[in-house]
Amino acid sequence: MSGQQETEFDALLVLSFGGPETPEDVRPFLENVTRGRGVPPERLDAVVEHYMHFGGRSPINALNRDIIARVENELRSAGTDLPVYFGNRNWHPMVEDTVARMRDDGVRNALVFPTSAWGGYSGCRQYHEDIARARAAVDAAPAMSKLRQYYDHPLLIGAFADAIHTAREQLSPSVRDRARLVFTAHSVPVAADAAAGPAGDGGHLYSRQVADAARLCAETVGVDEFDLVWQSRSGPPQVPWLDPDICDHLESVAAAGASAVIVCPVGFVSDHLEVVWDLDTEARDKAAELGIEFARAATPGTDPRFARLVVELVEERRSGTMPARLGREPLLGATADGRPCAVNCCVPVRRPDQN
Ligand SMILES: CC1=C(CCC(=O)O)c2cc3nc(cc4[nH]c(cc5[nH]c(cc1n2)c(C)c5CCC(=O)O)c(CCC(=O)O)c4C)C(CCC(=O)O)=C3C
Ligand SMILES: [Fe+2]
Repeated sequence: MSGQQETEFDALLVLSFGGPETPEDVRPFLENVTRGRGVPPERLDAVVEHYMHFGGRSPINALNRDIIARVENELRSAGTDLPVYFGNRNWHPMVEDTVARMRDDGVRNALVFPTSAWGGYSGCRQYHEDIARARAAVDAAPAMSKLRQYYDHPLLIGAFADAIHTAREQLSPSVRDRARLVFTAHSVPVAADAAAGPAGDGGHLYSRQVADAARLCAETVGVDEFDLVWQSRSGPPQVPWLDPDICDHLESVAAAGASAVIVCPVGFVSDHLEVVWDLDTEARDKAAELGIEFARAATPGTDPRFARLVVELVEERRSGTMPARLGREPLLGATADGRPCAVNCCVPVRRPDQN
């Protein structure tokens, strides 16, 4: 063991999903996202339109750049001078290009912060694959150690809980106390969720972590009854994905007599397109149509606690201290050079429409 060497990190890479920045970027971006993933063309056409509603520009890259600026400040005030880099899976700056630049700058041993808090294929293993692909594409690439999953970090849960309080204040006083609290996260194929986590651990690591995070947020705000729903499903209709969908659920909530909902996007770090379209546009319109008040809790990315969380994860990794956490599900995701967490962990399932 070269324990000493392993803890000497010389850079931090913020690794994210990426999003288009101009209308011309939208199609090629979506082709990158969906290559070989069996997303039907009709769904792609619909998603193109969602991006076009926002001028062909996703907010995600600008939001990630803001997060990076705050992380740099936090690192400076913590007395650490790690340079911070930005790379994406699906759009520029592409992680391959960033890793080449890191190598040119003399980086030898980087930490990687993924903008997903979760286990599962899309939320964890695919980021390992990004790291492995980028390293394979770059001669003499630096070593790269990914930070762990952080779905139940006290700073993350605290930011969501405060956001729920703030959202509640936006509702009319007459409905505020009876508003239904609804948590939402990105749906994934049921088969992918069943395969999430190390073999022998029962699977469903992603949906278990999401449920645990929702429980922790509800407990923190003192709410006993809440719902957990899913959003932004794609894929062909015959393939089952986690449900209920948020819009279908709003119908059930209205039918049960609720007059207001607080929607907390617990599955998302920032206000990217899934949040500003699927929640602030579609779900909000649905609620209006059903005659129920709708308030959406903010995502944690812009909360100062989020940058502190990143720096705490870095410090935790460097010093080898116990993870700061509130929940009860396994925390994985911390591996070197894009290796999976365990053999067959979150192995991608072959979709029936693929060959
Ligand atoms: C679990 C999960 C997260 C959370 C974890 C994390 O944050 O990583 C997430 C985040 C995001 N997903 C995003 C965008 C998209 N996801 C798609 C498609 C898919 N997502 C999936 C899962 C997830 N996705 C899955 C199983 C698919 C099916 C295809 C496949 O198996 O890969 C598609 C294709 C079109 C569509 O069908 O929607 C798009 C455009 C953006 C950027 C938005 C912006 O531009 O602001 C972000 C942050
Ligand atoms: Fe997605």
